[in-house]
Amino acid sequence: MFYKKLFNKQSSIPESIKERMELVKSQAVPDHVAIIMDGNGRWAKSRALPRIAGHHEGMKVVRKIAILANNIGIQTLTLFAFSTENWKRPKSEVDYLMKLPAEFLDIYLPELIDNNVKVQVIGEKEKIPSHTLLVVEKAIERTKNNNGLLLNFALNYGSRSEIIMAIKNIVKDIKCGNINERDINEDIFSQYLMTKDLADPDLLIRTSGEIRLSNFMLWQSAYTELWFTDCLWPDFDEGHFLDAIEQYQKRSRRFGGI
Ligand SMILES: CC(C)Oc1ccc(CN(CCC(N)=O)C(=O)c2cnn(Cc3ccccc3)c2-c2ccc3sccc3c2)cc1
Repeated sequence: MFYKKLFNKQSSIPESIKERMELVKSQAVPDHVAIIMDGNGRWAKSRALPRIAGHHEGMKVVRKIAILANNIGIQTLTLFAFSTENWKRPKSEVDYLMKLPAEFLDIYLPELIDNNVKVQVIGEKEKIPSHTLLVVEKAIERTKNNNGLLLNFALNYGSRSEIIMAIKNIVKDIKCGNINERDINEDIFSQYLMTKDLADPDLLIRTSGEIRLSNFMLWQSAYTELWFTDCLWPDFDEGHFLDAIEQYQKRSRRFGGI
C-alpha cells in the first residue's frame, strides 16, 4: 500500500513540473485557490468536436490540477464549472453533464482517496438530480476523514442568491431571538454564507479569456488575487497552474493597506 501511495502521489506529475513544484513549495503557497473553469465548449468547437468532448477533457484537467494542488500543499481548491445558464443547452449535453459527476467519481475517486483528498460541495444541491446527488454524497462520505486537499465543487452556485439567502436567515434568527441586530458583523455574516467557515480564496483563476467574476464568490473574493488566462480549461495544465501560483507569490499582498 505504501509503495502504491508513493507511486500514486508522484506518478501523474511530469518531470519538468517537479522542479517548479519544489520551488513553489519553498515559499508560502495560497491556502485557498478558486478556479472558474471556462472554455470547454470553445475548445471542442475549435477542434470540430462535440461540446461534450470538451467537458470530458475538462474533467481530466480537474483530476490533474487536484493532484498537483494536493502535492504542493494547497489546503482548499474550489472549482466552479462556469456554465452560461442564459442560453439553452441542448438536452443531450445536459443529460451528459448530469452523468459526468458519476463518471468522474467512478474513475478518479479511488486515486483522490489514495491522495488523502477530501471532497465537498457548496451550492444549491436540491437542483442536482437525485442519482447525481447520491454519488456526490457517497464521495463526501468516503472522503470525510481525509485531511489532505479539500476539493470543493461549487454546484449551481450563485453569489447574489447566496447573499440574499444569508440575509433572510439572519432576519429569521433576529426575529426568533437567536442573534441580536447589533451583533451582526462581517464574521457573523460570513457564517450565513454557503462557504460558512471556509477561508476566503487567496487566489482566483479564470480560464478562457473572460475577465469577469460571473457572480462567483463575490463576498469571499473581496481581497482575492485575480489571475486570468486565455487558455481554455481543457488546455489548462500543471504549468499554467504553477504560473498562477508563482505570480501570486510574486505579488506583494496588501489587504487594502498602504
Ligand atoms: C463532486 C463532483 C464530482 O460532482 C459534481 C460536480 C459538478 C456538478 C455540477 N455540474 C454538472 C451538472 C450541471 N450543473 O451542469 C457542473 O457544475 C458542470 C457544469 N459543466 N460541467 C462540465 C465541466 C467539466 C469540467 C470542467 C468544467 C465544466 C460540469 C461538471 C460536471 C461534472 C464534473 S466532475 C468534475 C468537474 C465537473 C464539472 C455536480 C456534481
